[in-house]
Amino acid sequence: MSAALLEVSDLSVGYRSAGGMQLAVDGVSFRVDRGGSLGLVGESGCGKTTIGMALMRLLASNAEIVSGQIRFEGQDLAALSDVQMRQIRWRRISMIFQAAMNALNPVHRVRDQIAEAIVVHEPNLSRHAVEHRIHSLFELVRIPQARLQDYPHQFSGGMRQRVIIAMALACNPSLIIADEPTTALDVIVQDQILKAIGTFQREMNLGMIFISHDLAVVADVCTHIGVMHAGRMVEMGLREEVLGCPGHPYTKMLVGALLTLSDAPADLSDSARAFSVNGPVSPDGCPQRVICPDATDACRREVAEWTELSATHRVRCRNAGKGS
Ligand SMILES: Nc1ncnc2c1ncn2[C@@H]1O[C@H](COP(=O)(O)OP(=O)(O)OP(=O)(O)O)[C@@H](O)[C@H]1O
Repeated sequence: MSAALLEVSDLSVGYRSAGGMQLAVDGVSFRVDRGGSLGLVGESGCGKTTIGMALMRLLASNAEIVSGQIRFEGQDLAALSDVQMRQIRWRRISMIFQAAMNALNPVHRVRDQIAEAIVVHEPNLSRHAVEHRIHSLFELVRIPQARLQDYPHQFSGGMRQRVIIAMALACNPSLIIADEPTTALDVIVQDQILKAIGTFQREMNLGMIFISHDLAVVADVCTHIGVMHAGRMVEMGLREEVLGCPGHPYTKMLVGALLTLSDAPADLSDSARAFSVNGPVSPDGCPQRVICPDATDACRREVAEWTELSATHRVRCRNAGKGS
């Protein structure tokens, strides 16, 4: 197997508070290859954004990488100095934040904001090269060149989000982290942006981590899916494996909701709520232990180790692969 673009091993991240350190991410491992796309899916509070921020080394001041390794292009990011990390952040790894379109500066033309994003990180680039890069980026995110001189308020929400995507791609990164990039948009624009993201990811052969609470969205753009629950990764596999043969009860609920959504079953919200045992990492046992019909004493004591369902599909559940 060739070297991964990104390899995260046993990553744990905690937040300090008056009550002590509370883990938000517990022992998470995954890899992303050049040109590969991994969707991280799970409910609000399960630790997805914390992982993204840890990869960017932009964690809140009360947060700490408690353990684990983040190997990116052969370097351990967790061990780099701030100066070394500044050479990587935005240039080699870039991130699109939730509702970032509102972060554009209203008094500057979009062209100038993209130019600044390029020049800050690549000050030696000629004016001609910067201009060329801006034009290629606009082409990539499908914004007409004629709009370059416009101000953000002259753009629709979807177009502003495209500008943000262009800025995230400004320095030709090899890995992009997209954190709920379409959540603030209506469904039609969301679909257009997802298509644009899929296109540039393939055209630029980028590695991508796509964070969302919505399995349908993740399944739309990613070849691999990692399901997170209460700070832990509970299932990881190819999209077809996770959707077609989910092994963890939480994934089964997500997939079930996806498949039956069009039928709008009366009990959907109840079953979803029943499995919504999320939030920070619980110190003992599987978070599903109270509601899982197959929970054993061992599940009540501690979270299961990984079970391999295939070379590419693994699940953290004692009952995985035993039939449902
Ligand atoms: N600065 C902070 N201080 C203390 N706890 C925090 C801080 N930021 C996040 N947390 C906690 O860490 C856990 C994980 O949060 P995180 O934002 O990573 O989850 P998420 O899955 O990305 O959710 P969302 O989709 O709502 O952003 C949550 O319990 C959250 O309350």
